[in-house]
Amino acid sequence: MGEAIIEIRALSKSFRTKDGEVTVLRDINLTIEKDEIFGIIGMSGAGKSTLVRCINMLEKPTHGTVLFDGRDMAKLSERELREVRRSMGMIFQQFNLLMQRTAEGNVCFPLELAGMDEASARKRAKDLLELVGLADKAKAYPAQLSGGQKQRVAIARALATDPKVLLCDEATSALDPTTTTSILALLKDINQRLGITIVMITHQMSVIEEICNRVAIIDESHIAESGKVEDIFYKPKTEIAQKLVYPSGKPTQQFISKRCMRIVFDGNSSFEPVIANMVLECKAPVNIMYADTKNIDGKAFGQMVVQLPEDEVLAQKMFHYVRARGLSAEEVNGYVG
Ligand SMILES: Nc1ncnc2c1ncn2[C@@H]1O[C@H](COP(=O)(O)OP(=O)(O)OP(=O)(O)O)[C@@H](O)[C@H]1O
Repeated sequence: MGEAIIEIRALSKSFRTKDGEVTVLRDINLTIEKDEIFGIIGMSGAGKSTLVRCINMLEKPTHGTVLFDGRDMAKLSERELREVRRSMGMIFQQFNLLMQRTAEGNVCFPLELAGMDEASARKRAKDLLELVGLADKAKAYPAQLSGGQKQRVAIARALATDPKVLLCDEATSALDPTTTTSILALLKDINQRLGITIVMITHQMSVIEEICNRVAIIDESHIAESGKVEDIFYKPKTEIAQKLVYPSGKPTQQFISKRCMRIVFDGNSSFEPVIANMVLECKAPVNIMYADTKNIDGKAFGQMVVQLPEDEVLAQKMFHYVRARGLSAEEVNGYVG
């Protein structure tokens, strides 16, 4: 276990509404380590944004504690809290840029608030815009920038105060897939080059798979499952984890039940035509219900769901064939593609 930067202990949050009290977070326990990229995933309304707002104390937890770098956030004075918040950069789905300021002006903004003189702030903004690949857009206004470029400005702004942690709340949810990939690559680079811990809040498992080391799944106000991303990807235990990991939703019995095998390719096997060879070896056809595999440097990554033959002996032979190739295979019942 590495050194902790954020520790959340027995945290609960309730809101008083006109219909009574609603509990949005229940007994949350999490440790986020220095230098890691930690994902928090859940469906809409699960409580993710509230959790981020409790981490930086924009919302006061009803119970429990948040330690940042060993300091209890609830015990800080207003001045100390402002200081600690500067060590937690934030980026949002909607970028939250000041529209009447240029890219450079946006990055300078937190530095002005921190009392830095104009020349030094501009110099720092220039360096940061270069870091995020936007050196040539310093004088552009947000309206003249694409979504991905706006998010790069927001990242540069979040880095301005030299944060230890970057909290990213659905940072790629408003972006197309190609732009998402480039922003995720930038965040990974920032994590590795600057040693900044990143917390990714998202509803997309693909974002978690792409850059996170560990993940916590929030469901109905509590943490349903947490651990290393690869462990959860191979063997999701809870129903919510399966719903997030399995292609096109959780297995369901509502439709014609199909007995299927889910195969996970983790990069440890070569990209041989496993299914074709299995069919040849077992002398029985299978239906490929879903496939999302990538060939990276001759290694296979991704997952596939195939419908198994009714014959039990044949089905077992197929499991054996796949596992003998070092691949993870589990049975998924009632998969509906
Ligand atoms: N100030 C508030 N008062 C009352 N209820 C609130 C308040 N803030 C959030 N909630 C409720 O808490 C629940 C969780 O909201 P939250 O925004 O944290 O979820 P989320 O997982 O981030 O979802 P989304 O991805 O849709 O933003 C929701 O049901 C929401 O209506």
